[in-house]
Amino acid sequence: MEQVAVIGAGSWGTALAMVLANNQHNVNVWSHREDQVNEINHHHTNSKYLPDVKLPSNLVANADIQEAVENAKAILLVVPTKAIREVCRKLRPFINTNQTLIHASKGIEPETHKRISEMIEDELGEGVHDQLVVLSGPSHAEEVALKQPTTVTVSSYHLKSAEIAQDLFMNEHFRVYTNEDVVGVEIGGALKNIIALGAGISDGLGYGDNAKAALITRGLAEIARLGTQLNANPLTFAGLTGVGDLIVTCTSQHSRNWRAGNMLGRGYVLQDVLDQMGMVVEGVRTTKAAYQLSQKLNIPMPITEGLYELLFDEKDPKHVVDDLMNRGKTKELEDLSSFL
Ligand SMILES: NC(=O)C1=CN([C@@H]2O[C@H](COP(=O)(O)OP(=O)(O)OC[C@H]3O[C@@H](n4cnc5c(N)ncnc54)[C@H](O)[C@@H]3O)[C@@H](O)[C@H]2O)C=CC1
Ligand SMILES: O=C(CO)COP(=O)(O)O
Repeated sequence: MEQVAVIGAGSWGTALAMVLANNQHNVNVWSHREDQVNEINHHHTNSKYLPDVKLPSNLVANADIQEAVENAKAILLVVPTKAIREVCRKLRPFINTNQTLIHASKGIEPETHKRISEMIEDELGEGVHDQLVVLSGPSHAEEVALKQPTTVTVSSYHLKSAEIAQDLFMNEHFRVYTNEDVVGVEIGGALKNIIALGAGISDGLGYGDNAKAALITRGLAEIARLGTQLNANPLTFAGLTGVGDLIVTCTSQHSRNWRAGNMLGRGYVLQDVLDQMGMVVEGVRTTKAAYQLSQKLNIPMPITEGLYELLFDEKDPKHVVDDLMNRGKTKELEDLSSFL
């Protein structure tokens, strides 16, 4: 039984906190919102993010970040990518070299094009390199909270840190694999959100399963193409954090990115979609970051480019699809050479 701090009380932070609490760990969830802390402590619910779910009594909330992480063996960061730096700055005075630092967020920072573990190292110092673990894979909070069978990957440069995370989270409903390809795991987890937006748009436009299968497969090809250029292991993209996460996010109505895409496909404008979602839609900022990176590194990423034009240049979704379908001829295997 360990003391674990969870930084971020949205849907994913709460669901992962439940896994830890069900494993008999003492879990302290930090939220920057007092009302949420009160609701969790007094009613054992987090109704905005996980309605109809009762939280275990060994899961408590705290609005004071120092108190939340005090004596924690591990700290789990689960806030939207755009809040990672701010939260790390708040954490910095209170962490120590014995703690395992796990993050479960999925994104890339526009402008710097940094992955989340790179942003964390920027803010907490290179000394944390071997303490860092990323948790990723096909896992919607709504199903994890109901103890439905779920598999994820924990990846670290230092296998021992990944194994600590594996031991903390693993149980009969939540199977955890270790992995040492941090770059591949973070790139797969971040970029699948772009393709999920695309899948939602396709469904919103009324296109069928053929289109979605094409998006998943060709999306995987362009994710792997970028990832391998960044020194990821190509095989990672055939695993849980690659094709596994793409399947769940492109086919599930739980998916925030799919739902946002679906509204865009049905004609809503981006700002209205984001206002209505009320939860983070990481794919929007990640599309910007991945598009910029593909331009900088000269890597063809046609789906990402189409999504970028749709989101940021207001290109009509139907025209994006037409342009993707009418690109010049190409050989499939040559395109997939990043898998060899
Ligand atoms: N929801 C899910 O099923 C999954 C989500 N993720 C990833 O986990 C991350 C978090 O996602 P969700 O929990 O779904 O988001 P959410 O929108 O449900 O919750 C975000 C939480 O972060 C807090 N927050 C926002 N800005 C903050 C700031 N500046 N300082 C402190 N707290 C702040 C919010 O108050 C809220 O509690 C994202 O990167 C997402 O891609 C990954 C796997 C599954
Ligand atoms: O990453 C996730 C599931 O693995 C959650 O993101 P979405 O809700 O957009 O699918």
